[in-house]
Amino acid sequence: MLIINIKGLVGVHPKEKISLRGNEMANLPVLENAWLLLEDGLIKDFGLMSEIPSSILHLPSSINAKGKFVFPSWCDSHTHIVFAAPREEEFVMKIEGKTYEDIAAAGGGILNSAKKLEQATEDELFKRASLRLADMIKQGTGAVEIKSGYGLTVESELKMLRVIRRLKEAFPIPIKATLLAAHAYPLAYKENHKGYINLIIAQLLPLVAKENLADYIDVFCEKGFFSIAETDEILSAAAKYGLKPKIHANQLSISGGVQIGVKHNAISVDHLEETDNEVLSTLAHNETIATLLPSCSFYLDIPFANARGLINNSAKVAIATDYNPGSTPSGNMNFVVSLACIKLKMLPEEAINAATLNGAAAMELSNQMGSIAIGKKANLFITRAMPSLAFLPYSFGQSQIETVILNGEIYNG
Ligand SMILES: N=CN[C@@H](CCC(=O)O)C(=O)O
Ligand SMILES: [Zn+2]
Repeated sequence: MLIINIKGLVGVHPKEKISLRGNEMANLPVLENAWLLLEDGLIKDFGLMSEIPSSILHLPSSINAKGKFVFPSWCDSHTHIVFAAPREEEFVMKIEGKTYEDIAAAGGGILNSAKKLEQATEDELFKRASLRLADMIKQGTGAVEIKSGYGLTVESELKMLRVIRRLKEAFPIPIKATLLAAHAYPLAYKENHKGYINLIIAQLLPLVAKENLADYIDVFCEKGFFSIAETDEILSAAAKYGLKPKIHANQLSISGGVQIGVKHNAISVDHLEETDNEVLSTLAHNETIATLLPSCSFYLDIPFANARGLINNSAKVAIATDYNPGSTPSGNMNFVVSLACIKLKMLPEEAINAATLNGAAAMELSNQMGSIAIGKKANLFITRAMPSLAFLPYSFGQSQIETVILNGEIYNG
């Protein structure tokens, strides 16, 4: 497939650039008036229209992208899209003034999702998650991470991870699976935290490893959920099975999750709605990526993460949706990019880099995804005609995506 007359070919980073930190994030190389050649599912070559070789120009099937931009697909590195049912009743409770913590304490929240998930079959969960994932792909997502964490029993956590495995087989995009059994204490272990942690470590982890069901380990390190010591214990046990951490940290309070994540060489520490100077200095010049989830802040009406502080301290920042039934019932990366600009005060270039190359890095996929480079996967999207790059986040809530291309082919869902 050949795409010609591209107004802006976005994210033409040198191939060896596999993540961006601090000031580098404002640099989003765009090739103006370009062509792009895709072959065997990969990016074969690209260049300026003024220099296009005539052998390429005469290829039979080409897309004319006059006035349009071509982006590398969004890389959504934090989602919980395997769930049994939405929780719109909690949406109404929130409008009436209840907080996320109030709802969780009243048996809602994660435990509510776990109850519903226990009753759903693997097939039902697969069908429901497939619909969500197909919607996300139409909105430009071309790689995704998906967590367990609504099982909270050995059987149901395995059921969730098997659903993710089926999604990996069924969808034409890279998918990473994360074990998040430490998402909440199930009712049966409310007074026996040790017992639940032992169940994760002694029973669940060996089974997950045996079936090779997870790529990463996650813990909700938060007041009222998992403490620093408990997080430490789970991450140490998971390391023995080669599972690297991507953890939930500082969503509702300064939890110590960032420091414990960094201690365990986490791929990413996610959320960070609560950030103090210690968090900033911990992540400064660090390899661990700060993954910010602005649509969670928007939906829960909680503080937005300190993206500027992180960028000024030379941290690596990614953005993701956090799509889940409780805190973020949306998988729209275009909205996340807009919110990153509007609420995190990220420049469009920074937000787009955070949603592509750094998002890919937060899934260890940036050698094949997240930028336009020869040999990378041909997962990308073509916009409608747009006056400029900034028009995409500016026109929030509206999709500017016209054509989605996965593995070098047009995706029609
Ligand atoms: N905070 C933990 N997990 C999810 C919310 C889960 C839920 O409310 O169902 C999150 O990332 O926001
Ligand atoms: Zn989450």
